[in-house]
Amino acid sequence: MAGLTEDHPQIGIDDIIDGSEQKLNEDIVERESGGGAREMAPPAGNSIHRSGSRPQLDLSKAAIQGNFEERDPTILLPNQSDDISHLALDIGGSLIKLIYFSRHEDRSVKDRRKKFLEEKIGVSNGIRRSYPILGGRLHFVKFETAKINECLDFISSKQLHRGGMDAHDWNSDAPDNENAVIKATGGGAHKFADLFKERLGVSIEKEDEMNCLVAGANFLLKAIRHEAFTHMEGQKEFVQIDQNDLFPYLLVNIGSGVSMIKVDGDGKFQRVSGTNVGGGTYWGLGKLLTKCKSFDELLELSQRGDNRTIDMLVGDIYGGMDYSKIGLSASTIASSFGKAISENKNLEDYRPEDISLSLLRMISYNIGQISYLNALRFGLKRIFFGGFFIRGHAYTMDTISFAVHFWSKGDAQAMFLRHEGFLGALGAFMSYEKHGLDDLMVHHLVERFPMGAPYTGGKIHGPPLGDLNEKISWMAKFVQKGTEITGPVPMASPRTTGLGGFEVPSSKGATLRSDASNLNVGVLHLVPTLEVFPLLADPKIYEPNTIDLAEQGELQYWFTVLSEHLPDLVDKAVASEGGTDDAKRRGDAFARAFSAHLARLMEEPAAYGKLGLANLLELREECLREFQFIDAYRSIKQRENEASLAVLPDLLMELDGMNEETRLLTLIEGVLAANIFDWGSRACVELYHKGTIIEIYRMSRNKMQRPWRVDDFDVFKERMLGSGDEKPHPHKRALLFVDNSGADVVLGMLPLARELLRRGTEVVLVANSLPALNDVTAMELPDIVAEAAKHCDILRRAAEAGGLLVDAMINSQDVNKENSSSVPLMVVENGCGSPCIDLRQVSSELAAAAKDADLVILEGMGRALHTNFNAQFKCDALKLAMVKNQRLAEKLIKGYIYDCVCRYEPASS
Ligand SMILES: CC(C)(COP(=O)(O)O)[C@@H](O)C(=O)NCCC(=O)O
Ligand SMILES: [Mn+2]
Repeated sequence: MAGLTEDHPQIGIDDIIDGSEQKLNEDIVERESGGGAREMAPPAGNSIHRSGSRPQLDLSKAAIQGNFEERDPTILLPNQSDDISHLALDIGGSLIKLIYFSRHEDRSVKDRRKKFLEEKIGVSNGIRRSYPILGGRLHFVKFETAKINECLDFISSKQLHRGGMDAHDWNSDAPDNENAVIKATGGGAHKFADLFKERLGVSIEKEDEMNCLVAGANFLLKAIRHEAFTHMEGQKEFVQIDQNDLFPYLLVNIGSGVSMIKVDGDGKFQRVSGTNVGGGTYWGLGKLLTKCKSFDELLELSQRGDNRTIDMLVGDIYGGMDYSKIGLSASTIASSFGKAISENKNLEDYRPEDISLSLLRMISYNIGQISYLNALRFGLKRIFFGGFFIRGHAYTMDTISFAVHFWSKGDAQAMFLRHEGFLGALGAFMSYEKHGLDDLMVHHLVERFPMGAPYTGGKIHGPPLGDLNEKISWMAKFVQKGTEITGPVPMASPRTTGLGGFEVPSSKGATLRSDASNLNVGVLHLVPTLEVFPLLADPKIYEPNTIDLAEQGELQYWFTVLSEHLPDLVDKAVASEGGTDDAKRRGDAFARAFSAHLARLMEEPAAYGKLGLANLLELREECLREFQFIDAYRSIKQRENEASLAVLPDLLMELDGMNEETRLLTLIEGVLAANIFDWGSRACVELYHKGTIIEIYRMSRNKMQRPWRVDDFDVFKERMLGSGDEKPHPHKRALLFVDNSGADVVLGMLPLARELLRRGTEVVLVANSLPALNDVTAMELPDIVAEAAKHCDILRRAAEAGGLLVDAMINSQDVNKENSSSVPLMVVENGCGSPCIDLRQVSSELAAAAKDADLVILEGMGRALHTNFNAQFKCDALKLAMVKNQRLAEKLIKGYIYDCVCRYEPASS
């Protein structure tokens, strides 16, 4: 029996739960981007390379496809055979967990700007790594084992077994490759091998379940930032795992039985113990005692249970008193089911709810206790619990945590994994040789909200969502039917009674969501070119978000702001695509999808890891892109750029007539004043109805009055101009994180850049890789700079030296000679498409540009307030923004809307 011998790994709980009785996952629940199928690039090359039965990536003649600087370059493997599988499965008794990889489309072009940067600052994306990571996405999908045909249809429709063929080609005549192999673990890997061969023509290569569990857990703990969390009295808290201090740990996999595995490193582990009292025991006994039909029904019952009616408590023995001498409170369970001995009752006299809860507590405490004892035995401080017994159930996690805490007297900590259900499948995926995943670092992986329809927890009938049209139709149906957006178990306030345990579960709610654990994983974007911004003072303590959304009322407030902004955004988005019927349909679907995401996050803010405002704002942009709105503010940006460029010459002339000191102040005022052009702020958008861009800009400048609410200008001025006769050395290189198009960049940041250039400082304009609201992008900036350069010699020479002017780029050798007198003005992309920036994950060209920089200027609310307000840098840092939201002004700077922030912090030593 499971757990009794060390030789036999525990079978998963899925293996003994009768799938046909399972309510869980009645239909396919796909955690993926609905557009995933479109991203499957056609296979490269056609030669076949094999090593035994193991499919391998053939790296010979590997080359970056297209652009070295893009966020996620595809690596072309011209000699790679078509049949490499990017699919792995864990086939349990009730659930099939499937992981597949989709490559990114290569959309970027390697332009002159990028070529120049390569020479000038030595960006070398992609080739830094010696192994073949492919930029792409890891998708997590589940099926009921009883409906294995749906799983096979899914694989077939996406052509996953053929190694990444585009879903559009699913009717293609491409012959099946008889040698194709896919990796799978779990009992079903044996049971269904013939079916896979028959239906898909592929062989299943079975991987050891225990190996897979450990490989999957190691990968998750090393590569996903918010993977592990503690769960105490209803409170979920993410734990930052130090990659270099992960081992050893105890992995407790709670399936039907329980395995306890001491993990010492990659591939280094030992199953040290186990127990036969596990998930199977709960389900088996529960089924007999309560007549429940499914595991989840049983779990749901426990939500409404009161185990005191059946458990014998210390207080029952001691006349309602604590046994404080040995540290036991009256509410401690002295004997699970103990009351049943003395009471003259039959089974029917007990409520099934109470029985279920009593059972759940008995088993969870027992597992927690044995786990702790094993941790103690091997001196392990950390215990990670996984397996489908837990399935995101708050009370189960609480009881296990309580037991570990209780028995260890707070010395050991129980932790849980968000991808708990996918450990085996991930491990099987990892077992493909040379995919390069094992060396991925946290900053190479971006977890994003799943954008396909099923993320809402709805049920899908028929084939999985393939293209945009299907996705749109699904969104329409989803709302028409009024399908409830399923949420997790709501948390009740904790009711702990001190030593010994809870009187009643602290994490109880009315209903248990049947797919509780399903909704807690997103899509993993693998972006091997992302890097940690090298100028962060201490990346380990860096937290991008300034406001904690967990604080009372914060999430609700931002939820309302974003919801209210939605109709206007949809109008803009639809107009940006010509206002066609197709655009309207997409706009409608976008609004529904985004609202559904918001609703989901209101219920379970930590659904995809720790939630910050930056994630919410990025979600909106990602969602727009998902419905193919590439740049909703395109025409607004163009119009504002043109209007601002027209008045730039006058502004420059005005500035040139000033002395150094007045000019510097006017420049900073100019940046702050021009930051008013923000189409993401409701208050500002209302302002725009009241005048032309130039009128608003003038009004904003006229209102600039020092002291600003945060005003470090004098310290900054001293660093720039010195005091007395002493002239400070100019900064060598400044990185200017620009914000909005139009006046913001043209009349604010460019003149500031010009001042720095004039003083001999190289300037790097850092802009978004992808559009977000009216933010200017790195693609758009060279044209803007070129226009501005027509009116200004300083900008022209610097832009030529920085490779931004096309004419000068024709012969780059001439450029270097002719412009040796000027420091360069360059443009780099930041690696993101959001109004905020998380400096733990920036483009490699930005990381390369940062190496020689000694000044960072962050501009705008998104980049300097919502994120990075408290960020510390190794170099001098200036944060400039106008606060365009009353609540933020009150909270952050105890001020008012339209107050300004000029925060200067010299290099932290
Ligand atoms: C989205 C933004 C961060 C963009 O601001 P920016 O970085 O352009 O200064 C900002 O407009 C914002 O926080 N808007 C929502 C709040 C509001 O409408 O008041
Ligand atoms: Mn902006």
